[in-house]
Amino acid sequence: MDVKLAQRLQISTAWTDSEKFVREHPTSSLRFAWRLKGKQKFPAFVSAYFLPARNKNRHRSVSLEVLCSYKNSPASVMESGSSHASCDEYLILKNKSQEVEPYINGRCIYLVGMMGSGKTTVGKILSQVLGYSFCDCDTLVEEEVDGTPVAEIFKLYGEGFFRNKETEALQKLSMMHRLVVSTGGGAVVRPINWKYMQNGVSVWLDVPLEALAQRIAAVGTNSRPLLHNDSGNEYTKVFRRLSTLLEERGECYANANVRISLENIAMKQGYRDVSSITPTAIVIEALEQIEDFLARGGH
Ligand SMILES: Nc1ncnc2c1ncn2[C@@H]1O[C@H](COP(=O)(O)OP(=O)(O)OP(=O)(O)O)[C@@H](O)[C@H]1O
Ligand SMILES: O=C(O)C1=C[C@@H](O)[C@@H](O)[C@H](O)C1
Repeated sequence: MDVKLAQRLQISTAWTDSEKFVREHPTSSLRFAWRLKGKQKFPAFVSAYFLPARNKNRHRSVSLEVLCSYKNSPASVMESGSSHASCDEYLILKNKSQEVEPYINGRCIYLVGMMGSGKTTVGKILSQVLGYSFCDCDTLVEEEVDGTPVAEIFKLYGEGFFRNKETEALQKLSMMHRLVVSTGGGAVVRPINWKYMQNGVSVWLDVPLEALAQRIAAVGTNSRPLLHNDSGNEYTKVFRRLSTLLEERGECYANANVRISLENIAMKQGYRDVSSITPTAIVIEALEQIEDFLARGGH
């Protein structure tokens, strides 16, 4: 199912009505349809079926079907499929972002956290929902060095050179608005970088080491130069290296305006470990905490 289409549906008011319907009639299914207007070159009707059952993650399934008709020709199915994304989560996400927007007021959001903490994954969703642009600081540095990958920059010019470029990139970003920035995992160690981030809201994604090591071991360490040169199996060597880095940096991450602890989210949601937490749930928590921080007078 086309995700963009699904997202467009989720922000429609018809969706909200259907939520009410599902609450009031939990065992029945609902079908509704409406006409897409605006940029579409031909009339298209979208129907959505709510399937009453929820899966084990409490996600309600939705079947979507796009019917397209041109002038008097019979309608034909253009696209159909079912989405198991949680409509509850998407609704909360959309509502939360609208609630937070006046507080954020165009400020940039800087995601900080260890390698593999989800800054890119979470950052992309957060930027979409706020109508912001997404920027990856590592990518910006790579572009500055003629498209050289970070691991190669470390090898050719050393970590000091990379850190200088990273600081320059953050300085440039500090003059911008409406950006969600995924910072490099080590950006927090230089106090000057915090100065560049201070006009925005900094958000620490605090993920337990075991989960970080699992995620990184699953994709390999090629692009992460600070995890090279150790022996042992992939998980063990990543875990060992990450724990040293975290010991060195723990206090630096704690400078962030907001801390999103995956362990706390797991506890709230009744999960035994953090692996069941979806990126959307992390974004919701981040929006809540950003609102709290700004409402308390932060900045
Ligand atoms: N909530 C999550 N649950 C499970 N896996 C996740 C979650 N968030 C991210 N991941 C996975 O973890 C890996 C690292 O995520 P991501 O690239 O977003 O992290 P990052 O903080 O940007 O990492 P880096 O700083 O090293 O680039 C990816 O493979 C991603 O799919
Ligand atoms: O944790 C770190 O120090 C790093 C994380 C990556 O995002 C890159 O910025 C680089 O590999 C260094």
